[in-house]
Amino acid sequence: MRQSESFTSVNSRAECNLPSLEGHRVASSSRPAPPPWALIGVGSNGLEPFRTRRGSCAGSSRASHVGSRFSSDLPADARRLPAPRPAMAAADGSLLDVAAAPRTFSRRPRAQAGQQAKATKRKYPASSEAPPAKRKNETSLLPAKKTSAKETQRTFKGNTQKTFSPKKYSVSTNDRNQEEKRCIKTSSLFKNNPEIPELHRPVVKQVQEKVFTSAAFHELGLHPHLISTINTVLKMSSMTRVQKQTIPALLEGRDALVRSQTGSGKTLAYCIPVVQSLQAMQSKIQVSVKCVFLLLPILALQSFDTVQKLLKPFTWIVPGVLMGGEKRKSEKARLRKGINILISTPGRLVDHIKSTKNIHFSRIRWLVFDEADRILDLGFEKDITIILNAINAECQERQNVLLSATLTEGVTRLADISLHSPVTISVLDESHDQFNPKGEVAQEVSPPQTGDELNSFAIPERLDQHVTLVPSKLRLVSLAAFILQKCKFEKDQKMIVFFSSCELVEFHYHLFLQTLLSSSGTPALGQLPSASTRLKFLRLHGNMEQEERTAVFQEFSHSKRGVLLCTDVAARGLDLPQVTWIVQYNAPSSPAEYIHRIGRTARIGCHGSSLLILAPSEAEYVNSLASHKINVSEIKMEDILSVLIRDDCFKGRRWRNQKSHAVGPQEIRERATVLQTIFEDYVHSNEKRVSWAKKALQSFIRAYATYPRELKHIFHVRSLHLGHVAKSFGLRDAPQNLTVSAIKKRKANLKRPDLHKKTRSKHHLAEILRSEYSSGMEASVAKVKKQNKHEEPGSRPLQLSVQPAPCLGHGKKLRNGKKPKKAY
Ligand SMILES: Nc1ncnc2c1ncn2[C@@H]1O[C@H](COP(=O)(O)OP(=O)(O)OP(=O)(O)O)[C@@H](O)[C@H]1O
Repeated sequence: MRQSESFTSVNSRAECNLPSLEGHRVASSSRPAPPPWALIGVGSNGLEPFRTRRGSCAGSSRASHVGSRFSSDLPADARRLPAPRPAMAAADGSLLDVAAAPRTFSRRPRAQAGQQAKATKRKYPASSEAPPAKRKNETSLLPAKKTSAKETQRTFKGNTQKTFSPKKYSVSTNDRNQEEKRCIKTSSLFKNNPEIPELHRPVVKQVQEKVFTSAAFHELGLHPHLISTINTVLKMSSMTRVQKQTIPALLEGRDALVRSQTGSGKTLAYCIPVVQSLQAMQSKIQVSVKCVFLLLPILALQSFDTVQKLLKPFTWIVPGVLMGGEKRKSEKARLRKGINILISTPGRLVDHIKSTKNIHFSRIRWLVFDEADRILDLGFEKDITIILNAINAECQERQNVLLSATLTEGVTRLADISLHSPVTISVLDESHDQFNPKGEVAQEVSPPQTGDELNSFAIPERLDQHVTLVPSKLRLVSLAAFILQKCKFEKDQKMIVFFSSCELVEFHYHLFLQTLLSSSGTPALGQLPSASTRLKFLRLHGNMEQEERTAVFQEFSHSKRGVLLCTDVAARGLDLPQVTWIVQYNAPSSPAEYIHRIGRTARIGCHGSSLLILAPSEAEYVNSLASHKINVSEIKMEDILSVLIRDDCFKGRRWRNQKSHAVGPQEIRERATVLQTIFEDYVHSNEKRVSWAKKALQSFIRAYATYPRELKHIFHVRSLHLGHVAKSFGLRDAPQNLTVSAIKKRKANLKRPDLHKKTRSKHHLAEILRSEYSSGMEASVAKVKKQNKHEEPGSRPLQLSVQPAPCLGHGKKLRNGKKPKKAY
């Protein structure tokens, strides 16, 4: 750990040269002059004063540890603490660290904290004499020691920082302003961070698929109108590999289990044979359902659109979509009129099976599950069981197809009970061709892939994957800098940023909208005057109304640029053209989700890039990815932050008058601090925003607690440094109640080392995910939750127990007497 770091930018809040912030300051100055206790710190370098409410003295803040609170939460009187001793405030050059660092999940003995506080006092007594300009071992003070074990080994490798000498606090009113200027400290972003480890990433050979073949659609013997629609309406001529392998197999009447990389054209691989076979029926088909596509809600409209296009020449075939957001009554009416190709979410279809008389499956010919693994992940097994039973009860013959870019164990079991003598189509790398030189023969496999194959996923060839290691305190500025770099300073960039919860999306969406964007000429409070019109933010998550989601999807689809902030609701299947960057701000909970997220770019042979943002303590995740044959290369955080040099809004006062000078790391850090201060000012501009940020932080921690067991050694709440994480939400301190509840929770967990823990977190995750994909079936979701509540944790079996079809159909039931396994 670097011991003598000190950094001028810690004070650079005051250096922020933004009219908006000046405006803020003017507004503040119209209020009564801040009492002396409200001003902390020292600015021997002549920095402007910065008001802060963190009035408690550094030493006591550290010593009190868990007991320290947001000053805003304190009654007014309580906030009027004695004036902080400048020497203490300057002790480590950082008030943030004072406030934030002690709030880890591990308790710190009071005595020790008290001793250190005293030591601090001894070292820098409140005297009229300025302490030495340089101090040694500044960072060896409390915060680093308080950092969790995991983080203590790591310190941000920074350059030597400048030290601010504390000045004597003046009570003279005349000199107050002058004095305040010298007494201000703002948070330090670059101190007491865990060290960023060297990434020794293993280079693995990624599984690759070639997307296109030279074969044309007309080679398949399709109806000429269908071929011309594909050529002219969809503007496609040659088939992709998955299409070349899947379409003939399905046209032969086979069941199929299809796995091929994201963006390789799986949708058409099943839509084309369905349309071909329906149009070929002798008598024009009647009102009955001929085909059911079971999809995730967000994908239903997209597939409906594709089917509609293919059906242009075959107007008698009627497609219809059932999904949340529409009244059941109108859906029933459409079902009564007749739908031939029914595109539905599992939940919505179950609802109609139970309540709609006019839904019959006696003439069904096809059943397709797209993103089959996700449907199971989301805990829709019961719905799938009901659907399979309802269909099996009525139909004699049909084809079943399961597709995904990531086939998992659960899908193999679903395949086992729903597919009949399936072909397994897995479009892998060249080695596949060596066995199938023509690339035509689909493999007959039962059961499908296991072990290594299920564990490794194909990555689009032209997708560059990156990772960056960023200490928690710097996450927010790093993300913002990356967005600015790509979407403000580069042309026509379209970026998707993944977060782990709806609250996180909402928080960052509003924060960025209010701080990074300036729609009108006059920036509002906290906005950057130079924000470019190139920046455009959208958000998408499961708490939004279906209509709103659709509107956002359409807008982002048609937009040439923009930043979409979203949850995993957008990770699967969405075909958003020309997305250039995928950013994963929160790591996904499984390699499969990683694959689907990054798969929103580099589709159908295009070029794309992805960036995964990890904390230093999460660096091992790179190895976990490598074990699934996923390669990432590192981008240094400093390189991301260096873009701030291109925007003079972030110029520190010290550099303001220097027109041209060599830009060093010091200035980059100062600018990063200016940006962080903009965020903090915005968040702390009123109580509502503070509590909104706290909620987002809470949601982050909740989501963090749901990482599966196999990733817990990398992502564990106990390794989070709450004070530092709070900083990435624009909070100047860690909310105390969070710390306490986390500690309580941990204690409770320690007392209950039973089987329940694992299962509960799994159920919790499934519930979060399910609500993300809610299809407007609140009643049934609530029912599921209620059921789960009454269920003994761990007792929930895999619900895929399918009744036998009376006339055999294609379904199989689980063998009696065999204990059903849990899905995940
Ligand atoms: N033969 C083709 N030629 C050109 N473009 C194609 C072809 N087939 C499909 N596409 C286009 O490729 C894009 C991706 O297709 P699709 O959404 O079906 O991929 P996918 O494999 O289902 O991806 P995911 O696994 O992410 O759901 C779509 O825009 C589609 O129109």
